[in-house]
Amino acid sequence: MSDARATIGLTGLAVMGSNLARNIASRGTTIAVHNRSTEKMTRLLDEHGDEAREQGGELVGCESLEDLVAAIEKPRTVIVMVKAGEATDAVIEDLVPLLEPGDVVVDAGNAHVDDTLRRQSALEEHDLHFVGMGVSGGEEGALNGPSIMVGGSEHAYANLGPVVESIAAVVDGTPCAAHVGPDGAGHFVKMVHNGIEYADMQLIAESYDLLRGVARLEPAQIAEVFHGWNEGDLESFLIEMTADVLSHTDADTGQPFIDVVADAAEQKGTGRWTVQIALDLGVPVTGIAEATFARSLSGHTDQRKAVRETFGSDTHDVEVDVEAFVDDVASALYASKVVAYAQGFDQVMAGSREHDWDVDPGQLATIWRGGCIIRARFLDRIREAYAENGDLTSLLVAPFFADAVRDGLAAWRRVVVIAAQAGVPAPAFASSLAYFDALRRDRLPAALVQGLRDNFGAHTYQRIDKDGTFHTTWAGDRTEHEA
Ligand SMILES: NC(=O)C1=CN([C@@H]2O[C@H](COP(=O)(O)OP(=O)(O)OC[C@H]3O[C@@H](n4cnc5c(N)ncnc54)[C@H](OP(=O)(O)O)[C@@H]3O)[C@@H](O)[C@H]2O)C=CC1
Ligand SMILES: O=C(CO)[C@H](O)[C@H](O)COP(=O)(O)O
Repeated sequence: MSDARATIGLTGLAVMGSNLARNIASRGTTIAVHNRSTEKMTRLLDEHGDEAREQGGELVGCESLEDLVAAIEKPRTVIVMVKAGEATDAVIEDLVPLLEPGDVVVDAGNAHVDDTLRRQSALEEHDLHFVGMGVSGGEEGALNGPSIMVGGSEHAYANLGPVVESIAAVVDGTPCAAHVGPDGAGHFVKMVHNGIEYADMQLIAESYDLLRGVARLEPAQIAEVFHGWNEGDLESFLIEMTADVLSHTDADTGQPFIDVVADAAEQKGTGRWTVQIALDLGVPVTGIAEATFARSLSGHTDQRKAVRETFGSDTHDVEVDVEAFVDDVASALYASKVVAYAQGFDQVMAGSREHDWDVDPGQLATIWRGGCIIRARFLDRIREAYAENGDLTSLLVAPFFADAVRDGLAAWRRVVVIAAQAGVPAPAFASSLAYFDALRRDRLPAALVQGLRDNFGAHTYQRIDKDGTFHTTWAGDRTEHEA
């Protein structure tokens, strides 16, 4: 091990950690690096040690956590970037006895907010600071500038802030990194970011499926459509990447890549956590839920086979003007995307109220404009919407988005109808439209649900014309009593 003194340390040198370490070193910082299996550490030093030195920084290789801790200047900041869940707990458990009061442990992986709160409390007992830090951007972002959502104390951010702001993406001169709130706030907003990412990807996937299944376009043609969309209001990292994936040809078979990939989408957990927590908070994140369930459904190959064999897999021809249909799908995608982001921001604010975090939605939109997976032109519109009105009830009513939804509404309905007629599943499009229609409906059938609950279980109801809680004696004389 070199005897250089590092200003920061990082353990966990898989895709994210190794690139984040290179990014930190590229700013002229000396960073101590460690991985459970030493091979990843030595490979990083072999392949990028010189590059770090040329950039004025240094990667200090450490074979053990003891070496890592010894290499860092006090008070120490140690970034943990390992597999989410038990692995993170295992690393923290090994680190704690090696650290001293005042040191800072930064969990830069994805984490469930309950784990972050638990870890923070545990570390507090050792007079250690804990920072739950969401990092988004994948491999490329971690290296060249991710979006970074920091949760934890002001004190911890005072030391960490300059480092993360120096390595983050920059949009209009503003770093895409911020202290979003105390304790679990950083990991919570990163989780919701991923939930929105799920919804965004599902909407894109449904758009592709409709263009293929209804308009009968080939993948390369659909790639061109996405390429065109990326020049307009839909411009985003995921739309750009969709064009890339759809235009790719499989080297082995000469087939479009999309046709040789197994159609069962996996998930590491952040979408599921988002939906589970939304249920607890009572926030209807229907787009994120549909996206998460769509991944689950795709994996039920046995049920898919059984139903396909029973009913056949034909779609029904629906005659469309291809150019007009492409435009309709773009409008439906935009409007559904407004719903997905509206729901995500609702959840962020509900979590913030629940935990007293005081998250600023405008700041969040600002740091999601660059570096992260959901980066998009769209995010700048959201930033503007919150700058105009920090107390927005829903993004749907921000003037810019309200106009966009109004303009796209007829197309949105046409796309959902055509999807149903053709037999092409579009759960995220359909549920986003239903969410929008439910919010704007004068009277909801929830009144009937209340009547039924009172009838079978005496669960009571409220009336629209007088205060109080009531019950009707359904099995008796049907008189109403105040409960
Ligand atoms: N991949 C991505 O695009 C993104 C990932 N994240 C999050 O960042 C973190 C790292 O992600 P990624 O780089 O993909 O790596 P992985 O999630 O694949 O995790 C692999 C790393 O975890 C280490 N590890 C696993 N189990 C243990 C253990 N019990 N003790 C010590 N180390 C262990 C591995 O060490 P070893 O090499 O020895 O096996 C390796 O360094 C995760 O929390 C992930 O959720 C966040 C944003 C984007
Ligand atoms: O955090 C991320 C991006 O922001 C990771 O890429 C995340 O693991 C993706 O989630 P999943 O594997 O469930 O699709």
